[in-house]
Amino acid sequence: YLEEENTLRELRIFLRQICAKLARNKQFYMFSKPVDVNEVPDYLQIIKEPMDLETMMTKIDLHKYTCAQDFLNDVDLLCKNALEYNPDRQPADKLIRHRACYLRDTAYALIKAEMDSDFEVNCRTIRESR
Ligand SMILES: CC(=O)c1csc(NC(=O)C2C[NH2+]C2)n1
Repeated sequence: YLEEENTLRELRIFLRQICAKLARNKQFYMFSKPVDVNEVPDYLQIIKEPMDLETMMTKIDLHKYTCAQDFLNDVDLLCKNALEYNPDRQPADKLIRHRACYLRDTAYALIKAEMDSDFEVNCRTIRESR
């Protein structure tokens, strides 16, 4: 349907705004791009499914998200990865864990505040129908 394509286009525009806002926040800079294996050589041995804000922006453009929850699932993955890779009580780990939880909570709050709930219901209906 053309109406469905209009809805998904509106979803992509909305998600780009959310993703850009998160990527602009200096506190989330370590989550803004894929981890550089030259800088963090053991990262890919520990984290099997990396995720970052630049990758999520690319996934929006590739029409990988058909509802806001799909996008939030990647936010959850990004956060879980950070908690798993930084488990220690040392300050550096605690700071990254705190920032990851703050990013996740901010993403959920932004979407809840700025998205019509029936718009998301409409997107889920389209997702189920495909
Ligand atoms: C993206 C992410 O979770 C990440 C990037 S570097 C890092 N952690 C460290 O560099 C050390 C602090 N204890 C390990 N975590």
